[in-house]
Amino acid sequence: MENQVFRHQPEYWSTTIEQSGWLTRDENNPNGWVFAPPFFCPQVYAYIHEQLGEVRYSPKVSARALKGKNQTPVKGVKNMLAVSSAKGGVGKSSVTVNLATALAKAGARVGILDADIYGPSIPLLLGLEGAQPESNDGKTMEPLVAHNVYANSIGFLQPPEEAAIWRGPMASKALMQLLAETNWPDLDYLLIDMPPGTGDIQLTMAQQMPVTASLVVTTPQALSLRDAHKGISMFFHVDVPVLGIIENMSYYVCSSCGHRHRLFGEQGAEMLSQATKLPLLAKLPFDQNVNVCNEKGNDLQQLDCPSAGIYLSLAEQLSTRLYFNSGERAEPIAVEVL
Ligand SMILES: Nc1ncnc2c1ncn2[C@@H]1O[C@H](COP(=O)(O)OP(=O)(O)OP(=O)(O)O)[C@@H](O)[C@H]1O
Repeated sequence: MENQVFRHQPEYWSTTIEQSGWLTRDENNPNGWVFAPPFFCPQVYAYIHEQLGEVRYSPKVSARALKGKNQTPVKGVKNMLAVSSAKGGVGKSSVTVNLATALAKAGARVGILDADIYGPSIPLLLGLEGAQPESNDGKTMEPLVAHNVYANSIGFLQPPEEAAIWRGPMASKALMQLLAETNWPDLDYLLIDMPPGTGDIQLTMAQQMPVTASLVVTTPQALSLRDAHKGISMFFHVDVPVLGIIENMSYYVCSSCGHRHRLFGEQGAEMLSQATKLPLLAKLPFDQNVNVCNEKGNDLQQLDCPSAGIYLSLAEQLSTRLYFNSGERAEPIAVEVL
């Protein structure tokens, strides 16, 4: 990677960014610094640009492949993230799609494997209902693409009204096949929309797939939180790190008075976060924009609404946490303060 040269406010670097551990002095050069940013995200550089004034050019950093605990990695896929919820209907698929488009908007290459074999909703949420993956060699499938996100789903291979009635081992086998027989392009992140629950199927999938880390989606109701706790225990059990908790439909902002109504209770996800020592990564509002985008298969990131912004910062936070949790260092960039 080329050397980067930043001109202004070296004191800002030393006080703020250096504390984060991303910037360290270059032992071989008294004016030199080594910058090892965990981000692939252009927004971060826009921020640095704002803080530091003139920056000669924007560095470009790509996501690293981080070590998963299980199995051999899937060809072309750097990081696989399981999005799970122990309960159905909490918005897991919605979170998967909106997080994927946010990661794509931030500059990452993203795919989705719809592993929710009993209710595959990714085709609908991506506006791809009725589409079918093509095969160039009669053996593997080309993923479908919408909003810069590559996807494959059992839903593309069977009519939507025919819910799969497979038993456990068959279901996980079908899923592994779908994962392995899709010609994924080079991806920074492949998000897996897991089937809801913590039964045998979910356990087998979490064990068999080379998952880097997982995210647990819940709503603030006590029932959902209790089940989310079970889901977290399941991932601990199979040694898949849980990056954090996402609370969906956390509150509703009244369009007339702007008041935040907590429809399903308060502080539940915070308590789960404390009990499990996992970070609460985002509180997503109940938002009609999200629902309409989902139903029409539109990209939420095309709208100028608070939910789109929350998803974008979730995407950035997630890539950072993945990096720090992995214990890996990004490729360093030499920086010379003039
Ligand atoms: N934040 C939100 N605001 C408004 N509507 C939402 C929000 N999140 C999800 N929804 C809506 O809630 C419904 C259920 O969402 P979704 O299908 O993503 O849940 P799920 O947990 O994946 O369900 P299942 O377990 O059945 O697969 C959908 O109609 C979706 O559009």
